[in-house]
Amino acid sequence: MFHLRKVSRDVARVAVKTRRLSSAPERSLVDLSVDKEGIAIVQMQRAPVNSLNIELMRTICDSVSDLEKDKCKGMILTSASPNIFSAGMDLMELHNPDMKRLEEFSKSMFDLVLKLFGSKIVTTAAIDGYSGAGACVVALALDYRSMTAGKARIGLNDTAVGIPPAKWVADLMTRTMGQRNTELALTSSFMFPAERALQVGLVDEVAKDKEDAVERCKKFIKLYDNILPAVRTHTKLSLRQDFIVEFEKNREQYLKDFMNTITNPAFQNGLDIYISSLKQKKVKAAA
Ligand SMILES: CC/C=C\C/C=C\CCC/C=C/CC(=O)SCCNC(=O)CCNC(=O)[C@H](O)C(C)(C)COP(=O)(O)OP(=O)(O)OC[C@H]1O[C@@H](n2cnc3c(N)ncnc32)[C@H](O)[C@@H]1OP(=O)(O)O
Repeated sequence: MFHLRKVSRDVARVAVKTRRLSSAPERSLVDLSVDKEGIAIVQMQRAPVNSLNIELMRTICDSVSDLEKDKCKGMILTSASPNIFSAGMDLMELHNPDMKRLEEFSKSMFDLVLKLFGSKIVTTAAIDGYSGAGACVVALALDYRSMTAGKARIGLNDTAVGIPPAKWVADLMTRTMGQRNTELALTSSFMFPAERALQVGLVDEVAKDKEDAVERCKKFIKLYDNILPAVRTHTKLSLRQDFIVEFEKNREQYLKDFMNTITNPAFQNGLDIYISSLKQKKVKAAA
């Protein structure tokens, strides 16, 4: 939890509105706060591992829309879970899914990626722990990433679970890491520690702990203090327009591909085994 000296009225309104958007009335899925300099912290708090279900993805998406409306300077996406930024897509959304919900899930994922990638404000992530697969995609859609050294790992491990990464996912990674590093990362499903992630350009800075990661994000956001926001946004979006246009053009196909992958019986069998192994790990640890 971050202690902020002053919260503006506008900001308080954003926070209240965002809380109402949560699907769990008793507990918000993100904690949103804005400091006196107009920098927002969007802290995911879907215990235990911030797995991305429809509601969490929508809440993040809506939070960013609110921050844009309120002309926030920038946002820092982070996590309340110790040692985990996010475990990626919620496997329960993918396991024996209801077709209607799976389609909604896919739409929420696409909406989130496009919202973050095309955001008008400066978007950053303070990654303090595991950030695999879908979580890595979310991080890649932002402008800047700082990651804590130590046990944390980041990467796209789709091929390790038998899924060829979607073209748009590979494109997103290539934009950040270049062709060669992306090819090696995606074909091997390598999960990068912070220092290696920095070498290949997957993250921008290595931090010593979460607080440091957040500070580095703030520093990055403030780099734009002397640039007119409209000019910065225009420049950013004109450089990103090719990806956005291509995504919109192929969105229906990406949706079909995603639905086909998930509903494939071989994928479901593999997922069965994978989920059991995750549960088994806990049983073994307790024994
Ligand atoms: C499928 C894609 C198809 C097409 C591609 C198109 C576009 C997609 C873009 C990118 C694709 C993304 C796909 C994904 O993101 S799939 C999810 C990948 N994530 C993982 O494989 C991570 C799995 N989890 C772990 O490795 C560990 O849990 C973790 C390192 C995160 C934490 O370890 P820790 O020891 O701290 O906790 P655990 O005891 O393992 O877990 C606690 C409980 O949380 C449950 N859990 C973990 N991960 C998930 C998850 N991703 N979804 C749902 N639930 C999860 C775990 O089972 C434990 O539950 P309980 O036993 O407490 O009930």
